[in-house]
Amino acid sequence: MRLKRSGAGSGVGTGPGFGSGAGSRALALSWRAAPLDTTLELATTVAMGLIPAAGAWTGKLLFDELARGRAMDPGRASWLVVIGALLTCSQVALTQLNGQLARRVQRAVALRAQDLLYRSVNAFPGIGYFEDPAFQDRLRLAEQGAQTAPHDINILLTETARNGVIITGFLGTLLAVWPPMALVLLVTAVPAAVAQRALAARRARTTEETMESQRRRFFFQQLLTDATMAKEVRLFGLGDLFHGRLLAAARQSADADLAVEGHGSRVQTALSLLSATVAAGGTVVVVRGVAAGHVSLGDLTLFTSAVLGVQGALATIIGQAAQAGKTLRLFRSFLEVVHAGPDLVGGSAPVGPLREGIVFEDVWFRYHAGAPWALRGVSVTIPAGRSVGLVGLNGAGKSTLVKLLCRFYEPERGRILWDGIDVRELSIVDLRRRIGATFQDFCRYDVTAAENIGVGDVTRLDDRAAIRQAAAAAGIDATLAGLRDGYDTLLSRIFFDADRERGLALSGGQWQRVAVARSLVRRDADLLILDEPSSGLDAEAEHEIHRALAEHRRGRTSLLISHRLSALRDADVIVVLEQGRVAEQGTHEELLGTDSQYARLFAIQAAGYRDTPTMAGTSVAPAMPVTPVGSAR
Ligand SMILES: Nc1ncnc2c1ncn2[C@@H]1O[C@H](COP(=O)(O)OP(=O)(O)OP(=O)(O)O)[C@@H](O)[C@H]1O
Repeated sequence: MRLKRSGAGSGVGTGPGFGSGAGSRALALSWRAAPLDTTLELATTVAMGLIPAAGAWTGKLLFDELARGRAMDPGRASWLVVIGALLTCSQVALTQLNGQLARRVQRAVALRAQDLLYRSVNAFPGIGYFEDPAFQDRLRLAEQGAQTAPHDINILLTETARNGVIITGFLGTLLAVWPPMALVLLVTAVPAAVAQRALAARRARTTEETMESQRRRFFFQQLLTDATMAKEVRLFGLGDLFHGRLLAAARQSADADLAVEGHGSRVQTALSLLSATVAAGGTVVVVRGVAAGHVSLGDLTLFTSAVLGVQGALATIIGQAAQAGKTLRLFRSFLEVVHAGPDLVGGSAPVGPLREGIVFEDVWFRYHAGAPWALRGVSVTIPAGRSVGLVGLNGAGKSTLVKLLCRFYEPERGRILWDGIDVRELSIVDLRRRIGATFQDFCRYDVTAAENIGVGDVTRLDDRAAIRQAAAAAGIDATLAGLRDGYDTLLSRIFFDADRERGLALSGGQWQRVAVARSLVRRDADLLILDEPSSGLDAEAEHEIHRALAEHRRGRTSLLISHRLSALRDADVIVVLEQGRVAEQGTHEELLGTDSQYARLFAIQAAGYRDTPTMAGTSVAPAMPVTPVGSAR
């Protein structure tokens, strides 16, 4: 999936897009982040630019005074020395002040850029962008570009101003001593500018090209250090394998960096040689003038200072322009992400309480163009106030259907109707407020037990009674209340709590109950979705949670996915998905009474329970009472 274009000028990649306006946007970002500090930084930089020329003139006057021998005025010479010292002190003070201002501007810009970037990322309604490797690369580049480009453009401007002042000051000197030198210096700046620009573009390309290997390196780094991965990595002896892959990824980007920097040093060496040759040539001419007696020693020192000053100033401007060009290229990624626009379009109509039901009407969906269809013309009704069970083999499309219902993706064809209104017309935020859900791959947050449940409805984050009620319905209240600090216990293996105590860890099944409680804390949700809510629970707990959930779901609209078919038998209607299509639907009894896929699966599970021998040679009782194949309850 590619970033969508959001109107003129927001193209992705190399098109006209943000190319021309990126610099001004970077500057605007800096200006808005810290207007006063940005102005002061510019002012101090310009002031710093005046000092070298003033220092050189003071030096020239001092030399000329000293060259007068016995006719020298000691008072004047002393004053020139004092002025020179004062200029040096001012330069030091201004440099410090300027550095501090630059740091303040950079910090403000970085914060503002992060704010804009993550505000935009957070505003994407769907999840498609996050599953796109190209988007992930662009996001990392955007982070880099946003942090560095405004600062680099600022520096380019201030350095151009400062060095412009230096060049202007020294060009006058050169014109006075040997005019052709001014032209020679300006002409030799052209190849330097071209070479630096090409080098910067090459550096930017390398950064873009190595982004994937850097993400890969980060991924293996995570695998090697993450607490949840440590078990498998150790048991399967994956450490060396992942370590090797980490090194390969690190080597790949390091090699690319090294190659571009090697090229960079060759270019810099050639440019330095060119500068040195030009400076030496000019100085020879002026030395001859000193020998011939029409140039003073003071003029010679002034000339050499001016040549070095102009060359240094030009090199700084060119180098900074190239650096800014590089980071501006990355900054375009920032602009692309910030202006990407929503990955799916939501409407503005408010969402009322569910009165009739939800209808999937011939819905087709695939994860991206070229991927196989995950849903192929699904038509299903979830009547209001009723419970629907969703069954199917792995990969049948059950979770995909749930994700479309939550508006994480857009169907490619067909419609989903909420009380007869196409969900595309409805406000996505409103719609989601009406849904409580436990996903198969639910989150485990490194926060307190209470917050782990409260985040299901942030308006109830501090409502301990509501949180405990949800926990009780999910059968986890007593466990959480009994923790070291009760509901205030930090559930984490990687953070300390406020008392510098290590957080506590829950078991897999306990985490699952917490996740269920999180969906139940939205007491007023119109639709409750439970995708495999009991897969990690022991038999007793599973029975208990399904009983509690059945109670909670009574009279509410719910969609329950489970591979344990016994958990679905109470559903008002059971829908069987097969390879993205609705293969069967009906009540538990209706489906068992036919030669259905459901009846076949149910028979397999029931037989599994009946035939499992125990240590004592008896049979294991099913976790839920199961109905024999073909019989009605
Ligand atoms: N994020 C994704 N990107 C690409 N393809 C996906 C993604 N998620 C699922 N799929 C594919 O879509 C199809 C349906 O997957 P889905 O997760 O909906 O199945 P399911 O019925 O929920 O399976 P299970 O019982 O294993 O949970 C599968 O072929 C799967 O490979």
